[in-house]
Amino acid sequence: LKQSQMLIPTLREVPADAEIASHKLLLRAGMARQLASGIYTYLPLALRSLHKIQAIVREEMNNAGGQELLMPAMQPAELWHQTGRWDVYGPELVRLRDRHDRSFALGPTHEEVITSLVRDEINSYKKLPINLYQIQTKFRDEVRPRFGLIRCREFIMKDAYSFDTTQEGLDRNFQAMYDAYTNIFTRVGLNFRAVEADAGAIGGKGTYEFMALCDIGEDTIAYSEEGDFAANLEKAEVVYKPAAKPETEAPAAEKLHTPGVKTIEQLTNALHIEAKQIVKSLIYRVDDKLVMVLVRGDHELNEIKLKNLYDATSVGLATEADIVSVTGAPAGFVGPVGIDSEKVEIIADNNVQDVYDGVVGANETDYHLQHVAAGRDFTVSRYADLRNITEEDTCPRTGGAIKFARGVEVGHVFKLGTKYSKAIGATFLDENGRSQPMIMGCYGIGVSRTIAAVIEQNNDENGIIWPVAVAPFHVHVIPVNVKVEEQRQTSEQITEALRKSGVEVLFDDRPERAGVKFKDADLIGLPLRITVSDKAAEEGTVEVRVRKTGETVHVKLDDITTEVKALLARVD
Ligand SMILES: O=C(C[C@@H]1CCCCN1)Cn1cnc2cc(Cl)c(F)cc2c1=O
Ligand SMILES: [Mg+2]
Repeated sequence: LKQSQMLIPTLREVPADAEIASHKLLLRAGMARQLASGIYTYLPLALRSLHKIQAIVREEMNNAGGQELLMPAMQPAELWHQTGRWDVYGPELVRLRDRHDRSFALGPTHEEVITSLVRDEINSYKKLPINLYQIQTKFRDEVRPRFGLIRCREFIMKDAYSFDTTQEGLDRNFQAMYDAYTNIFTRVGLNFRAVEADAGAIGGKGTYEFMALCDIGEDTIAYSEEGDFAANLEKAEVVYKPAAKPETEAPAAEKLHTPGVKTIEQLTNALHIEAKQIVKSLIYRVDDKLVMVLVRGDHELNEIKLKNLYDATSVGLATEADIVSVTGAPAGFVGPVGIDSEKVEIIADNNVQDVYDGVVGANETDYHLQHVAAGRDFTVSRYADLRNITEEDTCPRTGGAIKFARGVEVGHVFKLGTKYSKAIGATFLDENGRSQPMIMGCYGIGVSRTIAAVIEQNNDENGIIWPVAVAPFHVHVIPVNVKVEEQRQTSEQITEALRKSGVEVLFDDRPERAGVKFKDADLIGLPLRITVSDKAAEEGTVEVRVRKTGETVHVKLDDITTEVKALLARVD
């Protein structure tokens, strides 16, 4: 294709609000343009990459037994009432009314739709299992869209849904999807890890997120270098190792006047103690009840673990008023000693039980208690794993060291069970003619987000460095001076020869200075760049440059096709 005729509006400067590499480069390389916050146009170059990613997704999904269909974006509210989700989701769910004043949602996901379709069309075990998927635009009115295509309000997702008659069947489908995802992200060229994840509001258990490793990722991954343990920090379980009881018991707890000393930092400085000797008492509202959660001063409460402990719908810090009402003191001076467990349940992270000489709030403004011992001075209704794992903890699988990484979630696989099939009424008649709810799984890939993740992982100060499999084109052909007839002709011949051999070429036929064209080529980042200069006429050679390594080879015109294909085969 001739670049002079293509819409590739490259930019020299970066729009101020683009913070991360992939966002900057999508704009600068003329691949995307924002229509509104979190809403983007994919320009021709981006669409070519998108189509290649989708082709890989389709191949692997079809190999895994998936059947592609396409569902509507407009979803009747009734379906969301049947699953109770119409009222669960807030402004993130895009709602509209049609001309008859009927309520609809713009689909953020399609469990309700697909389950109602399968309910109506399949009712015998003989027609199961089935795995249906689509690649479609999703709508989620994110409160803070950011990072270009990483977090949009309108985005492209591949979402698949499996329906089985048995748990073993679901396990098989789940494994098939897990393997397909591994193939997809490997072929796309992403550096990714599958991590144990929390199922969140969708429910079910045994869910994995596929994380593209990159520093701007919103998710934190805990992993061990030995073995294959990797988990989203939300989920990573902490192995509790009881500490040795000290020989001597702490002296009786006593009050300390600590005016204005509220935070862990202030307490450690004022009392010359370590954070681990302090017990944080956090008052949380879990659904409609108040709970005091105790966590050691050097640890972080994990709200997802708290939520899962109560199987709650919502969890959040209590208001100042709530805190005063249950403890008599404001935040910063709150503690478990003397609390009426009728008014507020006290739970604690496992490590709190080993606090034998600790500091807690005295439930009185400007006072703390020291020499407090768990069990002696306060009781806890239950101990549980409620904190984030740290690099001091050991791997729950291998006992090895724990490391952290950041990641962008590009895939998510769930075992749903019968939550949706029961709510929507997708049942099947089993061998004995008994009606049973189908057993479901659901599986998502953020296709448009994957483009951004690939760019995030493959760029340098000059621009994008496309992996071959998803590059918009394979080769950039650039005459140093397109006004020199020899150079233009040679460029066109090369372009045609390569095209005939299945190599996709972007021919920069613009009457621009060489420097401008080379800068744009580095920005757009195709795997190979062929420069046609007077050498073509003089020596019959052209220069082939590998974008990723900078490696440059001088190739005879007759060998260009074989050389280019050989380079493309080994460049990634
Ligand atoms: O989407 C899933 C689960 C899986 C992911 C893979 C493909 C199938 N769905 C979870 N989820 C996330 N955000 C949502 C946002 C809104 Cl506004 C909503 F109404 C529903 C959901 C919602 O259900
Ligand atoms: Mg997630």
